[in-house]
Amino acid sequence: MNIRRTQFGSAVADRHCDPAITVTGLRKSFRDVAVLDGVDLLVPRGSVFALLGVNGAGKTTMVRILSTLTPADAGTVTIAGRDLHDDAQGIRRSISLTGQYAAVDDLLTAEENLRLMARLGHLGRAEGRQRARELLEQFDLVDAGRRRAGTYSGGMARRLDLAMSLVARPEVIFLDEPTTGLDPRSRQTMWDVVRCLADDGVTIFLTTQYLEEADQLADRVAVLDEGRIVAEGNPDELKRLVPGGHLELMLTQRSQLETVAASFDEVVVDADRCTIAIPTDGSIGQIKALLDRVDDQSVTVGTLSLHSASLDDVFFALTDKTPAAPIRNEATAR
Ligand SMILES: Nc1ncnc2c1ncn2[C@@H]1O[C@H](COP(=O)(O)OP(=O)(O)OP(=O)(O)O)[C@@H](O)[C@H]1O
Repeated sequence: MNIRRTQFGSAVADRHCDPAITVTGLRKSFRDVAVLDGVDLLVPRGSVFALLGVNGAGKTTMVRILSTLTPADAGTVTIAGRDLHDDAQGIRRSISLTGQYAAVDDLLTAEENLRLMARLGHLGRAEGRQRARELLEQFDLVDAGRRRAGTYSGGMARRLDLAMSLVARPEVIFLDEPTTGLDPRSRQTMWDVVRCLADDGVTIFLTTQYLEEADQLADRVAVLDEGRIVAEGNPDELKRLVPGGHLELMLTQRSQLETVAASFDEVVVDADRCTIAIPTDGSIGQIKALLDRVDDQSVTVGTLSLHSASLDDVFFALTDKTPAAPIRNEATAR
């Protein structure tokens, strides 16, 4: 599907926002394959930013560059006010990185893991102990705090991993696929943790395969495809990019369905439910015009609801992997 690729009110263009991360013209190739081909991004301080892309799109490469682990070929990066080229050490002190595979020492307890991180972060003994206590509580690991991490479930290990990365109170947290492999309950718990961190003003840059995750957590979402950001915006803005949004009217009289259907080119009628779905881009002007046209038919509408396309629809459309589900159902459309 060919859709408009765009940035909505892009933070890149917003000179007034207070950025935690700015990326300009970032390039990275492995041998002759360009994985990042001129990426521009701006992540406002205290926001949650989600980077989406198919397997191999370059998300981890991006995170590794921003977290100073992999050198870029070209471009500029500023994180927490520090330039990546000039002050990688300063950036390392301001960030944390949590990946798909928990970097927890299985032979140590949660408390010991946390205190080890405190020592590595040059916290004093008393401060380290205090910070470990706080984090065990915040991450719901108090009961398991004195058990070896090797006995933990995947969700607990991931929480401990994130807790460990927070010992030094980073300004910016990179989460590379933080919930991959977790069951739905553990995923929810992790989402709650991320929300709490964002509420505390931490900037979170996450990559994810789960579009629902981006929808739930992110203030802004960017889609990386073939080395470039092909769309960026808040989840609702992105959903308006693709078909799938529709206005559903439930009429009080089945006999009036045909009257409404006749006044639109493309609708889906569900006679059993006495509903009619009319495609819309979700804009106020278009919805108003649609409702005016329905009103002209002098039919009685019981309820109406607005349905957006999902981020899945957006992702499939932008990355050309699978066509977005069409609204038109040949069996029921007129
Ligand atoms: N060190 C490396 N040497 C050569 N190629 C690499 C290296 N690191 C990454 N790549 C390649 O760069 C591309 C992007 O990889 P990357 O891991 O960044 O993608 P991703 O979007 O994180 O994928 P996934 O969702 O599967 O984790 C892939 O084709 C990968 O094989």
